[in-house]
Amino acid sequence: MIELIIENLSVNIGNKKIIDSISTTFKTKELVLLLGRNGSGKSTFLKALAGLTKYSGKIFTSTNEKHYLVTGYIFQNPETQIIGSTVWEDVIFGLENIGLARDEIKKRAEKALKIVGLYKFKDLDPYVLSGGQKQKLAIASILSMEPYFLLLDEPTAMLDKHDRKIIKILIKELKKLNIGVILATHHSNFFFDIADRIIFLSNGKIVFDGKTNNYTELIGKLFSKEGDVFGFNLSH
Ligand SMILES: Nc1ncnc2c1ncn2[C@@H]1O[C@H](COP(=O)(O)OP(=O)(O)OP(=O)(O)O)[C@@H](O)[C@H]1O
Repeated sequence: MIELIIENLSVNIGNKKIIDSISTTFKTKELVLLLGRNGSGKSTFLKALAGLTKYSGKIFTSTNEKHYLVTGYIFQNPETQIIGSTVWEDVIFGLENIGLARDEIKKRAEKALKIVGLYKFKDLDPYVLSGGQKQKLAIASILSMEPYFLLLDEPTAMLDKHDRKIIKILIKELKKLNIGVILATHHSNFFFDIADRIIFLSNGKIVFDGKTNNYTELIGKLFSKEGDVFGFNLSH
């Protein structure tokens, strides 16, 4: 098991403190739901973990590898992540960029596309894929880089119900691969049954970090503390 350890992480944008002294630890094989209302800092937190934004504090791993080398960030809109003119080219792009040998590239791309179930579509233009398949392709490209932690930023926000289910099944499978998943989502009810832990952010601070057997009660409590948590009134 590998740990991603965060100590007193803060992110300022301009004069504003977006992430305010967060400390927590993530583990491989664990699925953490990252919840909070719009603007609470979920994306910024994930981007700091991926090395995509400046921060103060410490982010380190139990293996002493750099955090940005062991995390892979998946954007909400998979189309922003498509680069190749075929599914195969899309996955090998990153692998070629890090200068891997041809055999290794082939092995990793095949493996990643098989995990997400897109290997049979490897010669297709990514733009003909459905929304859920495009999201799977984005996940395959990141998986091929062999991260220990997958950072999913609202991966189902742009998907319909059917595609959402497909992504949920895949996320469940990823846990078996010795990968930690940190999933920022507004679809919290939908993912709750496969989550191991919940982190709730409010104004850039962690206000809850733990497990619950009673999701409705927990969300109710967080709701009563801070008002309209998800943009709808949970008490109804
Ligand atoms: N590049 C930026 N410049 C200025 N402000 C920013 C920038 N990025 C984020 N913010 C601000 O930081 C706060 C947190 O944003 P962030 O996107 O991390 O929240 P979030 O919880 O992911 O929200 P959402 O659920 O809407 O995606 C917001 O107030 C946002 O306006």
